[in-house]
Amino acid sequence: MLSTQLKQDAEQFIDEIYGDDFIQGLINEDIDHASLIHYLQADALYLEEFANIYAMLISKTTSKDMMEYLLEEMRFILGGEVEAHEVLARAVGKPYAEIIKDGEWYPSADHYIKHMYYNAYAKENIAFTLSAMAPCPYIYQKLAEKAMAQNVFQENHQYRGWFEFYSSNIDETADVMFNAIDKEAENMNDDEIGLLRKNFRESAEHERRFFNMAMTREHWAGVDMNV
Ligand SMILES: Cc1ncc(CO)c(N)n1
Repeated sequence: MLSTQLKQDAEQFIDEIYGDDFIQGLINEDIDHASLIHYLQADALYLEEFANIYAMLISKTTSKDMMEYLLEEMRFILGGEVEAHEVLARAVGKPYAEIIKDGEWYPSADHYIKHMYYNAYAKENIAFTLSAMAPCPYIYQKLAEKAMAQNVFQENHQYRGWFEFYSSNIDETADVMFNAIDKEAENMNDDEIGLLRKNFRESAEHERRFFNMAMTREHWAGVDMNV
């Protein structure tokens, strides 16, 4: 099945992201607060747009089951995932709302979400958008499972809750996306399947860039808007 290949393609990115400074910084509790703030600002905006894309897909699907799934996932993103953000905000020591109020679309986050929007607008079949969205829940779930398997997080570990959240709340999300992609791929030609794989792989790399963007506190080059 295509999803088996997609999960294989993700392995390289999961290992690289796991070894990068952001995840290692959470595991070792030595990530700087400025990076956590940058990540939370970007991720709060990212999740809002992710929910909007779910809404777009609701209007494009004819499957009642898929509609139900997309609605449930919107509710989760808009209400549930903030629990993981609150873990990071507690470590920073500032109210979550205060941290994210000055957020903006940093370059790598901007590129990632537009990769999803492009597929949602340009492609009728929702599998093309789902293939660009699937690395989001899948890679976070695998990163968290790997961290929980390879480390003993003491009760008072500042980021234990973040890893626990992603290792136990989103496995269903990815599975439904992969099942939908496999079902649609049965009626696709090699070029279309190649595009599903390319969309997925690019989003897996976007995931890595998103975490690394926080470590470099990536911003757009300043442009003097007063000229
Ligand atoms: C960028 C990004 N990818 C995946 C997740 C998991 O939902 C998240 N919160 N943010």
